[in-house]
Order: sequence, then C-alpha cells, then structure tokens
Amino acid sequence: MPPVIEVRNLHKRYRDKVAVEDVSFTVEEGEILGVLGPNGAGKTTTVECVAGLRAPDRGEITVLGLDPRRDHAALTRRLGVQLQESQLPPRLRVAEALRLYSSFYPEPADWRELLDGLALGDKAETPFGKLSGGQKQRLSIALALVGAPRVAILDELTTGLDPQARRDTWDLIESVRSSGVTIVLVTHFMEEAERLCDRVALIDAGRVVTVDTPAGLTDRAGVGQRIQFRPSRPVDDRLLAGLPGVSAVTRRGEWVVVTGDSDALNTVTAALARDQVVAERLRVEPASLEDAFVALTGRGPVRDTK
Ligand SMILES: Nc1ncnc2c1ncn2[C@@H]1O[C@H](COP(=O)(O)OP(=O)(O)OP(=O)(O)O)[C@@H](O)[C@H]1O
Repeated sequence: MPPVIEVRNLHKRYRDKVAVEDVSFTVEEGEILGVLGPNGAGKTTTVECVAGLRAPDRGEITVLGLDPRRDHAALTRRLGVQLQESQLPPRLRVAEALRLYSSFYPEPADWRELLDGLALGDKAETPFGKLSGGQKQRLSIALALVGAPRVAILDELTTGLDPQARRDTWDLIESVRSSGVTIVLVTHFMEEAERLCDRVALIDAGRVVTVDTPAGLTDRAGVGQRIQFRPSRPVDDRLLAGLPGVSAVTRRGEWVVVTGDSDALNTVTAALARDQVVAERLRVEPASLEDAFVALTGRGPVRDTK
C-alpha cells in the first residue's frame, strides 16, 4: 500500500530565511507520526505545506495520492487540520461552530461525542470569546476532527492544556487512531510523543535528523541510560562529556544528568572517584526520548513563549 503522506525534498524559505531545507518523510496508513524539533526548526512550515496552506518552493507532497495545493478542495473533505492559535468570531457559540463545520462534510463525526471526549460537553452554548485558552484549544481539536477525516494534522495538540485535559486529549487521539485515521502530530512534549507516536521525525534547522520509533531514536542516540546524581563537589561537565560511552551531560538545578550507553556508569563513577567526588543520591534509569532529543540536537525541546 502506498504511504498516505509522502513528502519529498521539501524546501521553503521566507525571503532570506530558510525555514525548511530538504525535508523528506512518509506516513503510513493508520500511523501517528510525531514531528519533533527545537523552536524554529521548521515543523509548522512543514505541516502547513502538507495541509496545502503554504506553497513549497521546491519538492513534492502527496496526501492520499492528491496534491495539497492543486487538489485542495478534494483533500479538504478528507483532511482535518488543527493549527496553533485558531480564531473564530467571539460571539459564535461552540455548538454553532461545530454544526457549521459539520455541514462542510458528507459524513461528519458526532460532534457531541467529540465535545464529551474533550470535556467540553457543558460548553456547547458558550460563545467562543468566553472560552478559556485551554477550552479554545480543545475546541480547535474538535473542529479538526468533526469532518471524520482520514488524515489529521495536529500542531501542538496539547500546548496550554492542564495535565488532566492533556491526558483526556491523548485518550481521544488514541481512539481516533484506532478508527484508522492517519495522524501527523507536531509536539514539544516528549511524554506525548512517547505515548502516542508510532514513529517520530526529528527536525532541526530545516532538516530531518532522523525518523524512527521512539525506542529506535533512543537507541540511535546512544542514550541507553540516564545517570543522575548530586556531586559532593563541583565537577567539570566537559570532563564527563568526554568520557567513553557518554553522549550528553546536562544540569537540572544541582543535579548532574549524564546519558550514555551501558559503559557510561562505569566510566563516570571511576572519573568521579579519581577526583574524590561523591555521587550523592545516584540513580540510573532507562533514557527517555527527551534524552535522545538532547543528544541528537544538542538542545532541549523546551518551547519559548512567543
Ligand atoms: N511567515 C513567516 N515569515 C518569516 N519567517 C517565518 C515565517 N514563519 C516562520 N518563519 C521562520 O521560519 C523558521 C521556521 O519556523 P516554523 O514556525 O516552521 O518552526 P517551528 O519548528 O514550527 O517552530 P516553533 O516550535 O517555534 O513553532 C523560523 O526561523 C521562523 O522564525
């Protein structure tokens, strides 16, 4: 079966700023592909091109065999898009918005069920302008899914949601996935990517660094384990970073966090002992996707406030 989404050698610049430089990936039917990367990496530009909302400078994109620009009208019926910061008229009520959007599609989803799944069931009669930021965000997810699309593009699905709303949204996305929908999910949350994504495309500075399963990405980054401790005396991060088996050294307050392969624990504890540093409250855990991200891009996935 051909991939549902195919992106080949995508390039996009804004005047003299290159936003996307040669991005290629595929998304298979029923898969959730995560798009991960530091701020400004080109994630939104990439998914906007896939959704047909921006014209690429170069490269080819097909979604369900269609060209997102040329075949925009045909694709709109089968593609749900949730973009950052969607706006509606402030007086439009939630139910009115959903009825309106439903009317665009031949076989829409049950919008009441979507509202319940997003814990907005009691907001049907509330005007858009009276919703909180998190409620607006959840409504934008409902609007992306109300057409019962075959493909959904979700940009920062749960940014701005509290932990409970985030978990509810993940449950909803899992049930959408189990109905066979193919999903592209731009996210800054490693936990979200680990929980929902079958594969992750890691994008940095407009290029795809790697596409792999979350577990494959952690292996590839050579970050089998995370060693965390509080040093009894100051230690030089560069010295630790140069040790065999170590892939990255970061700080969390007074904690030192070292990621690396199975040799890292031995080399780090030996180096600390040589310098008479005691590793207090030492913990060793399997590395997470976040550790892989830092090792592969040299940066954290933290989102700046815009
Ligand atoms: N309309 C625009 N005009 C000019 N430059 C832009 C425009 N949109 C994005 N850019 C720039 O292109 C680059 C890629 O932006 P993009 O929004 O695609 O990245 P991103 O990975 O989605 O970032 P974030 O995680 O911060 O949302 C950034 O340097 C950004 O400043």
